[in-house]
Amino acid sequence: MHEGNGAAVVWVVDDDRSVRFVLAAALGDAGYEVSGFDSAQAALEALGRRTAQHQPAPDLLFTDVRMPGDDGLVLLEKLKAAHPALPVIVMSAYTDIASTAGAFRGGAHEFLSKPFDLDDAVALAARTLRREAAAEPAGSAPEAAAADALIGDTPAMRELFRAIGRLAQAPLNVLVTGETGTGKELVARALHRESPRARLPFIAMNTAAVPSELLESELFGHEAGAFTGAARRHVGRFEQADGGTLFLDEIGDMPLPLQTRLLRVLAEGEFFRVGGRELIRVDVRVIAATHQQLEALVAEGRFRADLLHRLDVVRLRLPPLRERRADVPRLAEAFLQAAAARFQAPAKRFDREARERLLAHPWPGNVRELENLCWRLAALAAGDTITAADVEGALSAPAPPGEEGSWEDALGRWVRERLAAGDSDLHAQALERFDHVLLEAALAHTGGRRAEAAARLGLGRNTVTRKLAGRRRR
Ligand SMILES: Nc1ncnc2c1ncn2[C@@H]1O[C@H](COP(=O)(O)OP(=O)(O)OP(=O)(O)O)[C@@H](O)[C@H]1O
Repeated sequence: MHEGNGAAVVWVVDDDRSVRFVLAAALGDAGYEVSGFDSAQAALEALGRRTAQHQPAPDLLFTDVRMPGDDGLVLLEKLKAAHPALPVIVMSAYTDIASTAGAFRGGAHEFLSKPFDLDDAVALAARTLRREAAAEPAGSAPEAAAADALIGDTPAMRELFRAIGRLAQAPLNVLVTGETGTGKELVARALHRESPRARLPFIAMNTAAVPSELLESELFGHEAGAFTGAARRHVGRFEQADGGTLFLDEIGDMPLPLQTRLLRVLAEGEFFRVGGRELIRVDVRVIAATHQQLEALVAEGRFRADLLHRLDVVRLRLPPLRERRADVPRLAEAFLQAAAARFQAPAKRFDREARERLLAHPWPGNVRELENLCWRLAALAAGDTITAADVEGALSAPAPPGEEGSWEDALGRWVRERLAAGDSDLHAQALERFDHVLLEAALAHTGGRRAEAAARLGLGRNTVTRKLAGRRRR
């Protein structure tokens, strides 16, 4: 495989000359035989020439994603078609989950987020070549991606995004752990969205939110007349999720008898609805989440060890926000922008002291607490700039972690704020916002289907259309 002097052949494809140069130089210093190309076409032509001369393909190829002409992912696709064994490392400054998952889906060996540390890149090349030589399956490596719905740029989050990009492709059960409000559901959704199951349903169920006597029928469905109150047949979450992903939140709260049943269904892929005789077969990827220490629950006899093993094929741990404070300003800005878009108003900004105050807070409710705080500030803070005093005020009337307090309380606070600010048409403003919240929530629930949203709100379809149109005019 290796060139005459025995060195492995590594190609670097990047339209950015300086990246090509420094990476090639570092790889050359490490003893590899390196060639650089400024486009996918140039690399493919060179590869064609090598093939014509009966020379083997390179041992490893680094490629950038965004380049004039064919981009790196097209190059990856062409290389994988012609040389499936050639390991390709995709490099990009665009480190969102869609890009990393796209790269892994295309068969990339690894994703390297730019800017990268040259030593890391060389170490990655060495690891990859060793692994190829030993013909081992690919394992884990350095840096990766951010963004999409999931915001974060700290090393812990980049590591997480890389894992999501890779795991989305694998048909494995995943256990997501982390404190409340750290983004476990968002991670489950990202895993689904980037998986081959993306076009099929993502069904979420919070075990702690369903009364325990109803959990079994919620999960597995029931036939009409299966128990008192079961007037009609009910299709359970497992069936709803067939072909897709079932997200079981707060799995630690599942009662033991149901754990036994869940374990059997996971092992066999089939079950009966409650009171049913028809054997139902499903193909479901289960992603479970918990804020509890499941091992401790196992030790206490409250969680089945065998179920834990089945769910915990791969574990993703979400760090609490206080362990990645550097993400706080980024998240806060994003939430203010989301709020502004929702309120159709210009986005407010934090001044420096306000940002410092945010950084100093321990965030027991994690990202959810920060998100709620930002929405409160977007709605309540008087000026366009949010000051440390605004933050202090909002923090000192905190919602308990994971809860917002009652909406009447929030409305009361809002009214007092607006009165203090001198507003005089509060009733109209409040009604408009009230409608807005109802409509947004209902449309979100029905995936944007207006007729269904109207029906669920008990409104006429025309009323909903009128309210939406009125909202857009403003
Ligand atoms: N990295 C992130 N980027 C953007 N938003 C985030 C991030 N993490 C969490 N959020 C937001 O914070 C809120 C809480 O996230 P999520 O519901 O996924 O948390 P969770 O860990 O599942 O919470 P719980 O354990 O209480 O169910 C959501 O509104 C989510 O959109």
